[in-house]
Amino acid sequence: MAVVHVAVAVVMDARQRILISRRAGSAHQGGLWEFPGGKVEPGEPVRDALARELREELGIGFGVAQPLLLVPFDYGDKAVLLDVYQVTGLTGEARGLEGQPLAWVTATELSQYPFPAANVPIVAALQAERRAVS
Ligand SMILES: Nc1nc2c([nH]c(=O)n2[C@H]2C[C@H](O)[C@@H](COP(=O)(O)OP(=O)(O)OP(=O)(O)O)O2)c(=O)[nH]1
Ligand SMILES: [Mg+2]
Repeated sequence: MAVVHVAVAVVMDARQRILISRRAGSAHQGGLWEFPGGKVEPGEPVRDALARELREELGIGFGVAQPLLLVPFDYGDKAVLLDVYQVTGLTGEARGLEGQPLAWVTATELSQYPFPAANVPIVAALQAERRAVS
């Protein structure tokens, strides 16, 4: 099965809050929360994909995108490679331009939201990072 390369953004504001959104019920892994992002197009640099997805889904831009981790995951019906970046230096006000609910949460609060199985190591990394700085 072809692996789908996905650019995923951990969008963080100046107060260290993280932006999450809820996937449409009809989508793959629908109804669960996610970090904004989407499929990388053939030949597209990952940072360009991040910029495109954040503009399309949220209407925001960013100054810095720092690689955080890579998560390969096989759902059985679909295999993905999540290419996760931490995104800061935000410009604009995030809105759910595709009708998706948004929430700004702390790393600790991420545990209260249901995420797809592939997101487990991402949440763990953010909570470990949080403990390290606090
Ligand atoms: N964006 C995002 N996708 C995730 C996360 N976790 C996870 O398993 N995925 C999976 C679900 C999907 O199979 C795939 C991303 O696809 P997507 O639906 O966001 O792609 P896209 O924005 O390009 O949307 P579309 O063209 O399919 O409408 O990665 C996550 O935290 N964020
Ligand atoms: Mg998407």
